[in-house]
Formats: sequence, structure tokens, C-alpha cells
Amino acid sequence: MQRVKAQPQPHPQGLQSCRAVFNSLTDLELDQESVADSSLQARMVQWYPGHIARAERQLREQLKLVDVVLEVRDARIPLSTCHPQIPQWCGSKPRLLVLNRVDMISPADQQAWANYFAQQHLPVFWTNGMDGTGITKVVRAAVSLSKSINSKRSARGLKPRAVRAVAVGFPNVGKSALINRLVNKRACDSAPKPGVTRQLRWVRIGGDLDILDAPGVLPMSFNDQIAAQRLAMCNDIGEAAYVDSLVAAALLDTLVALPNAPDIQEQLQRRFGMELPPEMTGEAYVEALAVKLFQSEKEKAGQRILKDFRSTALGTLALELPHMQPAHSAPRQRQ
Ligand SMILES: Nc1nc2c(ncn2[C@@H]2O[C@H](COP(=O)(O)OP(=O)(O)OP(=O)(O)O)[C@@H](O)[C@H]2O)c(=O)[nH]1
Repeated sequence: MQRVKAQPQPHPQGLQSCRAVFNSLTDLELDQESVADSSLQARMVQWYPGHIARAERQLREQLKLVDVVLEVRDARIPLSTCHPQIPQWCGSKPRLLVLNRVDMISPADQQAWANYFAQQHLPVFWTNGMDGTGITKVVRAAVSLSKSINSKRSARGLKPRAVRAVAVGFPNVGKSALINRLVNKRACDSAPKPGVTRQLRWVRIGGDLDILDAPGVLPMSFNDQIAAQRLAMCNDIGEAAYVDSLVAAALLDTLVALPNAPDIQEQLQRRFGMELPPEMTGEAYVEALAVKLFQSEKEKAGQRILKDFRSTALGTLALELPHMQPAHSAPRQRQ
């Protein structure tokens, strides 16, 4: 199958423009000509299971009851995991931006994003849902943001109550894991695949804070296939939505074009005994790897590449950096 290169697209430059990542629902009709093209269809990443639609409706109801929103994103792809409707759902409620999976990116990537968000005057909380790093700071900020609630309540003669927060974000970004670390037990279902949390669930964190764990939310359709593919690369979207070998091929093309992955060839050589030379596409690499190690089974080769990336065996890497050209549109050096 011939490779259909993603067209260069304007890269979202920040939080305000993150709406550009996913268009509004009215813009989401798939182009009929594109749909008729079966090879392109195979590459389209779309996923909107019924439980997410239900959860989104319930979440919007529950949002009326919360004092503060913890917007959790994947630190490897902070722009692609920016849900365009969250600001609208939250209205004027305070919102804290939590970049989880900080252990999966390099300190240099983290610094680049920290500088970027500082320039935007946006406070960011870096967390690791596996070991709990950074979570206490989020709780302190949430509780202090909501202090005024209890002063207003006491002025009205009401008893103080716990602050109510909600963790919202794309599937598999680590919302439940963060809550479990806070309570030091498995209060919420958490597993390494998207769509595990199916029900909204309140969890009490000490006496000061209640957090609502919500199922991951997604735009109903992805108009920006570069963002959608990055979600697939990072396992932030159901695997039924994509073909592993194609996403792995796109991942390889992305990795070799990244400015923050200078030793990627070394890593590929170490893991698979093969570099990805400039004249070779990611797709050709997956095919060659399949022949070399997987009895020509391309899907198995793709799954191995994705697994290695997702477990950081290929290095700790952000796939998005501030002001970076879209990875797929960046022309690769050719000999
Ligand atoms: N390496 C790493 N893994 C993490 C981190 N946070 C969560 N995980 C793992 O990622 C997987 C997904 O985490 P969940 O907490 O289930 O994600 P979720 O956002 O609640 O997912 P949904 O149920 O789909 O909404 C789990 O296997 C976690 O152990 C992190 O900071 N670093």
C-alpha cells in the first residue's frame, strides 16, 4: 500500500489556539471523497465509543457541582491532549493544568514546555501518576483556590465543606492513577489502556478535598489526523481506532524528525538491530522489521515498535515541543 503523507497543517501555537487541534462538531463531517478512498479510510483514526458519549453528558451535569477542574494532559503530547471543549464546559470555574507522565519525557523537553507555559502566564503542574511526584502540589493549589467557598459559606451560617474537584482529560492520560496515588489505594480502576474508567466516581481525599474521577473524554471526531495519530502513538485512544503497523510507521517518521531525539537511530539499532536510513520510510522500516523478526507479520512488528515507545524503551521523548513544525510535514533529509 502506498504511503499517503499527511498534508502540512498549521501547528497549534498554544492553549488559546488548541481549539484548532480539533474542529467543532459542526465541522466534523468527513469529506465524502476522502471516505471513498479506502487507503485513506484505513489511515483515518476515529474513536468515539458509546460510554464516552454517556460519560460526557454526565460529566457536564456534574461540573455544575464542582469548585475546581483539574485538566489532565499527557506530557508527551500536551497539545494533542488539549480538549477544545473543556474551557467552555468549565466556564469561569478555576482550572489547573496538570501535565502527567512527566517521567516519560526528558528534563530538556519538560524545561521547554515549562518555559513556554511560563511565557503564557499559565501555571502548570507536572505529575507522575506512577510514583505520585507532584500530586501534593496539585491538591494544595486546588484547596487554596477554593478557600473562598468556605468563607462565603460561613458568612451564610453554613458549615464548611470539602472542596470538590474533578479530573478531566483524554482517555489513558492517567487521571485515575493520580487519584489512586492521592488516596494510596486502588479507589479507581486504572490500567494501561484507554477507556478503563466507565463511571463517574467521587473519591474523598482527607477531609479537605473530594475528587471526581471521570471517564476520558474525546472530541466526537478528529479532523486533525496528525493529532489523532499522536493520540494513537501514545495509546490515548482505543486500539480499535487504528492499524498498529500504520501508526508505528508514522511514529518512526515522527521520531526521526524530532529535534529532541538525537540518539533515535542508536536506539533503533539497539532494540531491533536496524537503523532507519534517510531514504527509508517508516512504513518500509516496519515491513523490513516484520521480515527480520516477525515472520513477515507487519502488525506484530508495528505492535512491538509501539510497545517499545510507550514503555520508553526508545527513550524518554515528548512528541510535541513548543513552536515545533508538525512532525509529519517536516521533510526528512533524503540522500
Ligand atoms: N509511566 C507512567 N505511567 C502512568 C502515569 N500515570 C498513569 N500511568 C499509567 O497509565 C495507565 C493509564 O492510567 P489511568 O489512570 O487508568 O488513565 P485514565 O486517564 O484514568 O484512563 P481512562 O480510564 O481511559 O480515562 C495506567 O497503567 C497507569 O499506571 C505516569 O505519570 N507515568
